[in-house]
Amino acid sequence: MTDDTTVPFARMNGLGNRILVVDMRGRSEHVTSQAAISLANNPQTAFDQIMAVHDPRLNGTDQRILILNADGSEAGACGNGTRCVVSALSAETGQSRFTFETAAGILNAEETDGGQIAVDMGVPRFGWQDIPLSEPFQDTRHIELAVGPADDPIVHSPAVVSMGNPHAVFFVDNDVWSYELEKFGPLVENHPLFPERVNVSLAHVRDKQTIDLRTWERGVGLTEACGSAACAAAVSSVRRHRTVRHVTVNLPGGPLDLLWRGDDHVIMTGPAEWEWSGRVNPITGAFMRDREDASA
Ligand SMILES: N[C@H](CCC[C@H](N)C(=O)O)C(=O)O
Repeated sequence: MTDDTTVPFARMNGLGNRILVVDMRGRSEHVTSQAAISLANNPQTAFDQIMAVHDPRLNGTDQRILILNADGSEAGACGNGTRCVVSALSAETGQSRFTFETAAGILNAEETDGGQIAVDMGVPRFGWQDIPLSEPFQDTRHIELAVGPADDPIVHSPAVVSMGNPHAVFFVDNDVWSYELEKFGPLVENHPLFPERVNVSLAHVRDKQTIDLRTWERGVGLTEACGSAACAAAVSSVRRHRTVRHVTVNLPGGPLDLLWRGDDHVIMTGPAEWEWSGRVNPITGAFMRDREDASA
């Protein structure tokens, strides 16, 4: 499968967020949703996001990244996947700083000396049309939405924010693992208030510098980690005066360092891990692992 119907890809993860980095440089076609769904359904390649790396279109950018969720839908942003792309490209080129064009705008990222990767996730947007919501809300720090019985809701009044993709963050008093997020995540994801659906998170503020977070991702489901949700939780908790602007966000897959800088940009720092590589047909999703690690 080294003919020109296939392209190289790597299976990677960012804190357990399962990522396929697909090398579409030099190609004019796109990874199809059919290919994405077929790869998502195969246990070997099951992923949360595909990061398709294309040639740049804009001056001053190194690559253009298109993102697909496991259900074949497009995502505007993916923090963990962006770290994986940086790690893959820097292993190939030795370059440590990158500028990417994404649906969420231009993102800068760099590999730090300690092997961690810092991504500038851009400026969060809080207007109800930006998220988007289907009804006007002036104060998006708490919107009127409750899950469960009206007199005793399980969770309620999420903060909403766009990190280039839509997020609803419910701040909870109890351990994030004590909630059945898999039951109500899909209901909130598909609630009519969110015309483009939404990523749904539970955030528990431990102290001024620490947040525990679990996320039900739009178009995917429960994941080990969601970088853009970590950004959403960090900025929402600053807006609610619960934490300082530099926090650790503990995800099921491990911790991320989040800094909401004075210029409003959100900087997310964490690891990326390479698992194995192969070649994939971006139209059909047929794939083959490289021989040297096929036995791994
Ligand atoms: N896992 C990603 C986010 C994917 C978001 C996606 N589920 C959507 O917005 O549709 C992250 O690390 O930021």
